[in-house]
Amino acid sequence: MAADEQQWQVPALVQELSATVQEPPGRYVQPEQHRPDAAAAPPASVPLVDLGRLSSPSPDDDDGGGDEAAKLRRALDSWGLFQVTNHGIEASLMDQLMSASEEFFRQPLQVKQEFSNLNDGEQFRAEGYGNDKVRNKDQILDWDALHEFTVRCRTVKRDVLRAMARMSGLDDDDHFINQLGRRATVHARFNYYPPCPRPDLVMGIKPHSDGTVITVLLVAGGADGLQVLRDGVWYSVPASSPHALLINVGESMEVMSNGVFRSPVHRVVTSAEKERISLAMFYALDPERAIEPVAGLVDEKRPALYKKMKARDFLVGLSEHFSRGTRFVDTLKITLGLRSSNRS
Ligand SMILES: O=C(O)CCC(=O)C(=O)O
Ligand SMILES: [Fe+2]
Repeated sequence: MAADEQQWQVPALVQELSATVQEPPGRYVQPEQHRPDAAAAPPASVPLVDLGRLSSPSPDDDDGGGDEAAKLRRALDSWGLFQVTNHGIEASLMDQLMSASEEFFRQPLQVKQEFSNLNDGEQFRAEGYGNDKVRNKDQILDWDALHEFTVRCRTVKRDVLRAMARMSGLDDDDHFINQLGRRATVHARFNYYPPCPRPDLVMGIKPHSDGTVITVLLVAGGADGLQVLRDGVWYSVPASSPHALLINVGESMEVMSNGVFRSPVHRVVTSAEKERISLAMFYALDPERAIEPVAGLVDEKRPALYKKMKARDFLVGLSEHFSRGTRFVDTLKITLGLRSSNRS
């Protein structure tokens, strides 16, 4: 690859730019129709679910588990995301993680570059400090920097996936968990959004939906900035308590649940004054397994709505769609009209 060809693929790091520029460079500026109008986004009424009660309602707790399950259902039907409290992860552990992340991002560039996500300054790899992969010259860049490593919050994932299996009427609570396979993956990604002098022009993270089964998000200080799209309108997800976790459905779950759960399109807008640090835990299937609607959710009345695909190939499709800001899962949809004409 010629040197001038590589230049657009390896943009300057946003964190460094933010310290030096008054106006974001042209490559970060969204076209007019995509610019965020943060003030115009009404708040999303994202329910807060008590995970302890959801997972183990006590017999004398009349509206306990049932009530939490109803909240979860409402959240998933309307938003595709919800917040959980009483999740069993110590606040001190969360604070520790967020401080470590803050400390990391405050290090001099040289130190962070030792963990670069570029090999020899050019070839992109999934792990490390830097920007997202840039796939084409015209791609509008996101105002964030990332560092990736893994941490686990398995119990939360397990309890949520069990509740979702129960809710969708599957007879085995572990049905979704078993679909993940023995080599299921979890990636942790720290997102850092420095303050931006022109939040009206740039995007922290462009609109996308996650490819995961579920994503668990921890936001330092419960800062705001996250927005979710519903019926063509952007809603801001209210800043939560710093120790609540935000969980969203991913596209793999949308396929596995045969569309019972939808993966929401979301984005992050920046602020002129405040930085934002978040940790996203991406739970995905064993790359060798197939992602397909689970047998218990497919029948005559509700035939499979999505094509089957190997998890590994799904990931490839996803990353292409991420940079374009479109949902990969929409390309897997089987339209009923086509199905009957295929049969005839
Ligand atoms: O930083 C956030 O709040 C959201 C991050 C996100 O959507 C992602 O990393 O996929
Ligand atoms: Fe996301």
